[in-house]
Amino acid sequence: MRDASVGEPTGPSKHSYDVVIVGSGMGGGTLAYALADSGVDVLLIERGDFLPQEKQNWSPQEVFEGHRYANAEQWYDTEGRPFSPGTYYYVGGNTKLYGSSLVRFRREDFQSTQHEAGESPEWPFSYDDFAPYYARAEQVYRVHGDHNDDPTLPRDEPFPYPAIGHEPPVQEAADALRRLGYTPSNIPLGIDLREGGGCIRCRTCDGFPCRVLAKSDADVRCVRPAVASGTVELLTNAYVEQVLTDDTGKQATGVRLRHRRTELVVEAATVVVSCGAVNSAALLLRSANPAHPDGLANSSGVVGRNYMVHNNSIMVGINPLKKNTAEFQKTLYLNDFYTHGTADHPYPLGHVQLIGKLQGEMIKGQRPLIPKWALSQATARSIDWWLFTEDLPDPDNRVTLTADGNIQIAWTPNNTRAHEVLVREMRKILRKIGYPFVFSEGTGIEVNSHQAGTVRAGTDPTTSVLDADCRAHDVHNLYVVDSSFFPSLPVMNPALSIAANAFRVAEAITAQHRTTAGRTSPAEPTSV
Ligand SMILES: Cc1cc2nc3c(=O)[nH]c(=O)nc-3n(C[C@H](O)[C@H](O)[C@H](O)COP(=O)(O)OP(=O)(O)OC[C@H]3O[C@@H](n4cnc5c(N)ncnc54)[C@H](O)[C@@H]3O)c2cc1C
Repeated sequence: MRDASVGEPTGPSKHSYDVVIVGSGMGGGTLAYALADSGVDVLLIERGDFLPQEKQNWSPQEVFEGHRYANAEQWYDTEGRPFSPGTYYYVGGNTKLYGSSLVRFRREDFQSTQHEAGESPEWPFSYDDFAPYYARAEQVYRVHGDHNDDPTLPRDEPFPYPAIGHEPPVQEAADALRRLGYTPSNIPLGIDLREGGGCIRCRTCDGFPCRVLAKSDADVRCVRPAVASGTVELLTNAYVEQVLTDDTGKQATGVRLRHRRTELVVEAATVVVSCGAVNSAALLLRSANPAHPDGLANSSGVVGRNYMVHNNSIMVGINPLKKNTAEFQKTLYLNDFYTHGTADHPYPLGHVQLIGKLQGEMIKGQRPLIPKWALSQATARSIDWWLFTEDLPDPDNRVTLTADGNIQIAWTPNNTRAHEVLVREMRKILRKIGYPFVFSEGTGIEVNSHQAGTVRAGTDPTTSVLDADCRAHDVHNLYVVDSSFFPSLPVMNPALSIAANAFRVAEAITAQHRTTAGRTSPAEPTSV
């Protein structure tokens, strides 16, 4: 495996590849894996390095208080205020720290849905078109789940592995919720709890890197096997500055990248951008050229627009008289408010799921005035939830570049009343199931783990950037396979849908490649 972290900088081994993929996260890493046996040679380019496997992986102080793995540059809001985004630059992208909740979107998510604040638009393909790729992604990411317990789940066949089950405190909450008439279900999870699997069901999974590599992240499950196959080459510490095109602008010719201190151009028959929704939009905007004066593939003016992140709140219920002994808490979700609301708000409210067990050190940054011992006492008695509500695509919520090339985010949350109702309802529920003290807090601009929508797919080239195969309307050999293609952001975790889509797009790329075989032969990289 090419790991550029040690020794002299080494560039790519060739000048030209069939496919160059920019970004090795859920989209790019999965695509590299999907292409590994397809007969094309692939260069996977990643700006970050491998995340080190070390004892600090599991230290709440190091990860949350010390921000040990935060390596993104600062972004700016529209007032010019800098903030540190919750995004990570490593082989595997954000999945190195994700919670591995690997859920399918629901059938109706692919159709248009009415919310109080407006319409959530339909996707350019249906759930049934997508279902086989979900199944493939669930196999590759080793998803554990129970196909019988959630009536909203659009599947009849069992998951690849059985649900991992609840620990006693979570089971008690599930039983109490059921007595109230709700439908608590097992979160489909990508952790290696197979017989003989490496997962030890620890407290340091959601939001932490996995020290024993037993979390199904894109690095472990896709990038490493793809590289081991011999047909995918990985170049780390390589920041792609621009996607290049020919003079007509209709054909991408490769990428310009900075690998440590060296600038290189790598040619490709097909270029795939998969940098995460914000960075992919930024890369296309930075790739403006005379044929694409407003940014690559941006004749619609839509690149960077319709940025979505979900309306999120963390909610903590505390019972001072009862310790929560759960180690692996993130096993339960509630979809009772997924498609419908309440008498006073008859629209979808959203999704509720447990998160990894909070520990005092993890929230010290948000509560600097409260002593750590008090936070530890509180979290030892808390049950901890994430509540999310769909936000709608709004062209004014967008990614742009500042005059000096930095990333700027314009973001005004929408559909917020639905979220307020969800928070209200869940607060009542937690009190009823035995948690008299309930605290909740909405998240700000820096929490963008579910970022999506900035390079949207659709059938109309005047309102979308990509076609239904995630190929740019304007550039016939340019694809985008991260969460930026989402026309809407259905209100569940996005990663499985990104992976499934990568398997789907791999077929389109392979088919296109077969019809355009006969490109330039490999040579040495060109320094510029
Ligand atoms: C703490 C946390 C918990 C989460 N939990 C869950 C969960 O439980 N379930 C779920 O479904 N989702 C979860 N997510 C979200 C999930 O991780 C993302 O939706 C997913 O990783 C997005 O995939 P992507 O391919 O769009 O982008 P990423 O995975 O972010 O990958 C983008 C990659 O591109 C690289 N890159 C960017 N710009 C360049 C450039 N110019 N040149 C070269 N490389 C570049 C980046 O370094 C990165 O590796 C979580 C996220 C976080 C941060």
